[in-house]
Amino acid sequence: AVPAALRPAVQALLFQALRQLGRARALARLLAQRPPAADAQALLLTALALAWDDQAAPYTPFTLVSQAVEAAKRQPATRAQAGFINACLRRFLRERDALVAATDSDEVARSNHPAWWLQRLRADHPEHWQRIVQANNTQASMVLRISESKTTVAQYQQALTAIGMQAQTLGGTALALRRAAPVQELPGFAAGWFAVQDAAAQRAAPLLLQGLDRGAPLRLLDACAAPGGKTAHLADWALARRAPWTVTALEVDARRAARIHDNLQRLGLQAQVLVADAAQPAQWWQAAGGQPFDAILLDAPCTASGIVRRHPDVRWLRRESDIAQLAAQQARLLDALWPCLRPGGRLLYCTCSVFRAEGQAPVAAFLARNADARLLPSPGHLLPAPAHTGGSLGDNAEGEHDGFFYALLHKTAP
Ligand SMILES: C[S@@+](CC[C@H](N)C(=O)[O-])C[C@H]1O[C@@H](n2cnc3c(N)ncnc32)[C@H](O)[C@@H]1O
Repeated sequence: AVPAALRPAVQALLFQALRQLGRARALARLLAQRPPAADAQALLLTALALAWDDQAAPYTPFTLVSQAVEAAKRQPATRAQAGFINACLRRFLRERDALVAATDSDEVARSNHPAWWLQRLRADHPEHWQRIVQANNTQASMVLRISESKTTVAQYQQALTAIGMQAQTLGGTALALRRAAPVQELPGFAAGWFAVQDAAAQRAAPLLLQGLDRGAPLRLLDACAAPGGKTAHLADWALARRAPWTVTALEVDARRAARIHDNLQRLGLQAQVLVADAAQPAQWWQAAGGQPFDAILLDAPCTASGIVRRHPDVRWLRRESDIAQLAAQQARLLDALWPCLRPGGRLLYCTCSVFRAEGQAPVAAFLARNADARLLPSPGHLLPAPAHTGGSLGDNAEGEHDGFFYALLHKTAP
């Protein structure tokens, strides 16, 4: 509902507030013993989230407080509580240091992650969990994947330099922009010279396709494809190498599937797109050619716990019970797709999650129940690191990317 011209600014404020919501809730509990109605509470939390740390505040704390009160007065839903919000926030301005100090012992306030999430990160990544939390609260760079079929990373970097933009290579086809920009303002958007894609997501196509026979007419399947970031990468990889491979993309959600077409069209790439449930091959097997695939990418639905830098709402919206439900879907998809792979073929399983329950666990269980499945050398978890630190974390060779999990499975011949 936000007018287009205001969207970037509104989103920036919203994302900053979501990254500080744990702290804001803890402060609000000190200021108001009983929370006000939902809309008023939202304004109170937004003002506290943006104002509590004056080093990071986008406006002076005084401005944020007075604007929150002004906004409360303008909305019928909050008008009656404008005085209450004003009283809470004025007290906050007067006693800020003491109030902030009083919330410092609260781990949820300090980390801005739900308690169950922290517990899981600590158990899953005992050595790295604090860095993951820190990374999750930073703003991720805008990262491009350069279309190898159209240009090279070096040429594209020159094109950026020519318009005064700076970018840093992250390995492979990935370029991180020093400053984010609307895609239309970047060189070659309409001509399909690049796609916006995080560096960890850019690992999928090379992991699946490296070493395949470039002369053979191979059949590739992207089983959970929308919006088509990885489908496009698979097709671009093949085109750039003149490999006569065909790509089929499956997506269960018709609206999301439309975005695959849009992306392929802009990037000048070909793939067959089918709207179907990948876990029910009877629905799509014939339409997809009725022949086993040589390589399958399963980018399974997951909690998205690896991409909270880019989607700061995820941690607050997820419930811990979602994990078991998603893990069941992941197992169902693996089981249904395995028979669609030819013996000797490979399947790359991935999720944008840092939880082991959506990575190592489903893969280990799958290997245990399928004697013809073997794990090839795989990255496992790529863990997110804070941007621009140049630091590396475990197997996080490139330093700046989302959290992902990759396991490459080989199907042995009978
Ligand atoms: C993680 S996203 C895929 C992102 C995509 N691979 C990319 O790189 O742009 C998972 C997608 O799987 C779809 N999906 C979920 N369950 C599915 C199923 N049973 N069959 C096909 N698609 C499914 C979701 O609608 C969602 O679009």
